[in-house]
Amino acid sequence: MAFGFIKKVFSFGKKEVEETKPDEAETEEAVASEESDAALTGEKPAPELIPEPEPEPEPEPEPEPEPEPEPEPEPEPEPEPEPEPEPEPEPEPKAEISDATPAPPSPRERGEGEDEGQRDVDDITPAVEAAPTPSTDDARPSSGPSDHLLPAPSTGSGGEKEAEPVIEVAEKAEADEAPEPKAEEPDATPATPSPRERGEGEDEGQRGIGDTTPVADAAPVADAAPAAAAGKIAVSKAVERVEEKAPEPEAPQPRKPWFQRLREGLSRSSRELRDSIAGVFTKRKLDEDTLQDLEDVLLRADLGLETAMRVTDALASGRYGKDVSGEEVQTVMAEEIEKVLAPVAMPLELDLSHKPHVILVVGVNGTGKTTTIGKLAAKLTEGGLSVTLGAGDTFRAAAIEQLKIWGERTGSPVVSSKLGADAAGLAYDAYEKAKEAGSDVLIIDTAGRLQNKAELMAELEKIVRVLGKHDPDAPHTVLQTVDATTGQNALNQVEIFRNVAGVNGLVMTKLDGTARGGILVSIAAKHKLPVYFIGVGEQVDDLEPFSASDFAKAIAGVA
Ligand SMILES: Nc1nc2c(ncn2[C@@H]2O[C@H](COP(=O)(O)OP(=O)(O)OP(=O)(O)O)[C@@H](O)[C@H]2O)c(=O)[nH]1
Repeated sequence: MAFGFIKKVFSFGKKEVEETKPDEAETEEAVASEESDAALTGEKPAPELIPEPEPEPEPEPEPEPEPEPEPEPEPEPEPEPEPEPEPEPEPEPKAEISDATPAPPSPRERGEGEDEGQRDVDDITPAVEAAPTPSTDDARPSSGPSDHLLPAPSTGSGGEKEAEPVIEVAEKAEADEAPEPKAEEPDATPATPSPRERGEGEDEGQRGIGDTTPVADAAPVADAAPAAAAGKIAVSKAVERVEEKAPEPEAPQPRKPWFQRLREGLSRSSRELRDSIAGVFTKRKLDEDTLQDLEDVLLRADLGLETAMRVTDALASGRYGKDVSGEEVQTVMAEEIEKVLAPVAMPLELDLSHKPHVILVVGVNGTGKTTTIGKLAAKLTEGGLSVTLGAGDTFRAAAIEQLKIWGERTGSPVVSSKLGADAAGLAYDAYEKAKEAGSDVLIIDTAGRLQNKAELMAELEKIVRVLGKHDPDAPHTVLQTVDATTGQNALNQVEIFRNVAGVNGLVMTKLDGTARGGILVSIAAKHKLPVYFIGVGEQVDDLEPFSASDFAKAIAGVA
């Protein structure tokens, strides 16, 4: 694979989320409630109250009476009633507050804040549909493009452009709530200081143990009890904490070389072939019967008629009438398979004069589209390309979530929409966002509901049409994932998606553990479509460029 392109490296960072003004709203609300209290208490015209405070100075004369009843301390209680005037002055502040009548908007403001919060969340999800970047941008001031974009996992890298759309739902929710507590924190001291309290509590607990141990042997037991709850203690001469052994970290398994993994993945396919071939050629000369038997074996292995005949012809041309070993047949088979595969084993080329280069990924549900997109995004981003992902499989919530996870893992923004939203609208929006973000590549996931072919066809056609509005050549690559375990059915799937979506490249998935790896040879021979990658596992690095030679040797069981 050659990713020798000029590219931009994006630093994905978090963006501040627009917030309402909860502080004012709440203080005003408080004011409003006090007002209503005042109303209930009764009207007290400010002027009347103002003079009343004058008696306040009375407390000064208070001391006077004290000296009079010098002998009797009793008079002290008398002055107590004096505080009565104190409550009266209270209305003063009320009057002041009432001046600040702007209180009424408080409830409204709150309402607005909540609405905005909800709008944000809704925007993220519905996003696309009609106009590409509708309300989202309006809702946010200097947000710019990437409202629906996922933040790079490696946050904090500084860049502000990449927002946190997908996660944003959660993050925004947090962000919206965050300011409120901040405003309340000072008043609601009990809420925020909780961590401190905890700290104090812990200290106390420790102090308790420390204090008790020296005092008596019995006492500590009770005090130590809470500590025991937190961990194990041993009671011998003294009470001692038992250090719990941390579970031994799993020894990192060294990753096997790719060819070894490929061979192991295809071992079921190759073993069955080898055993069957050995059964055909044990103590038999190469004649018509053995050639026919061999052909049957190769067909059962899903290699296809064309390849089967190539192998039998190649064997017959030099060895007819002679003894032939199973190993010889395997070698000839590997050579012929490689010849069939070589023309389709091509690297995926991206034309970065299109920015973004759009890769539309299609295929039947469960064939590994989303996983392949994640693996591919990892490859591209590792190669220094910036990638945007479009969650076009709007029919499965899990597919959207899965793509978001891959987005986080690869630091690729993910454009998503509500479940059931128009996939073409999502594709349109995703292109726009990728463009705004300056992404080199946009990879769009799709639903593969083959059970409703007409609907699927309409949807894929619409996606292609809509992308063409942005760039007449988009999508530039239409990649189909083909599940190797489906055997012969895979041939039909390629036929359908090729016609419906204009597939121009394949990724063969799940070649690990299947006995039907030969189907790749059949597909190559029949459709002659480039096979860019093969998948031999669910891990991020289980996607490799397709090598005709490696695959042929692995499936033929030749070293
Ligand atoms: N063993 C193995 N499993 C794979 C491979 N590729 C994908 N899978 C698994 O296949 C399952 C389906 O993969 P997805 O990526 O969800 O397939 P999809 O086509 O996106 O499916 P939908 O979202 O239903 O359309 C998941 O459990 C993947 O982990 C592979 O190469 N080998």
